[in-house]
Amino acid sequence: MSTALTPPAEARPPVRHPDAPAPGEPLGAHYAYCFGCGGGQPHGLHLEARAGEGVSVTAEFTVTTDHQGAPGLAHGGVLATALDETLGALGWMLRVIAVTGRLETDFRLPVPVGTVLHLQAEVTAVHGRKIYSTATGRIGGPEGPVAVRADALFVEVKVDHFIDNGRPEEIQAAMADPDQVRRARAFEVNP
Ligand SMILES: CCCCCCCCCC(=O)SCCNC(=O)CCNC(=O)[C@H](O)C(C)(C)COP(=O)(O)OP(=O)(O)OC[C@H]1O[C@@H](n2cnc3c(N)ncnc32)[C@H](O)[C@@H]1OP(=O)(O)O
Repeated sequence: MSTALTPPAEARPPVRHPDAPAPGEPLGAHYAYCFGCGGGQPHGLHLEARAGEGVSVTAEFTVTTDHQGAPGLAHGGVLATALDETLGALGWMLRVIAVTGRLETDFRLPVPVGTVLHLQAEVTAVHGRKIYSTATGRIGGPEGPVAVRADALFVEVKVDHFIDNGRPEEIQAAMADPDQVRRARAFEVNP
């Protein structure tokens, strides 16, 4: 693991937000057109995440023919996306909006088309705006062998990060959508 992914000595253990979804509760898509979790992306991952215990989440992703790199095998970048999306969902448990700063991925087993990838992610430490986390993707069942894993550093941002940087067409459409505004506000009310 790179030094950037090693929490400093003064980092704190993560604290589950009191209003975090209950363990087992589906988290839903944070954005309908998200390539990782949105229902509006025909070739997307359609990853479905649920709240876990503590500051953790679980998720499943079914590899389809849309996700191939080599014949009949998942593309490594798609698998990294599945890990990234699962790690991103940890924001629901902390009730902060955070974006990926660094994602370090190990590919241990090839993942065939048709596989259900069972993902699990947890926050390991927090230091200021920096959120340290780790994720695994298992095949053959939730207790199966680890095919992919990642360590990550997410950085907390405000909603303005998206408003200031996103293409205006999509930002305006998102802000006109009451469901999207509700999801964003859920994160902004943070003690
Ligand atoms: C509603 C829920 C939304 C959830 C979305 C989840 C979707 C899935 C996750 C994603 O894929 S997000 C999309 C991919 N990521 C990005 O587009 C992020 C692009 N990068 C940035 O916008 C900025 O670089 C970033 C916001 C991450 C940081 O810029 P800032 O100017 O806000 O912070 P700064 O550079 O001062 O860094 C803050 C701290 O983080 C550290 N840091 C930032 N980037 C780092 C990096 N890459 N590696 C190591 N450390 C990093 C930095 O050293 C510093 O540490 P210290 O506080 O100790 O000084």
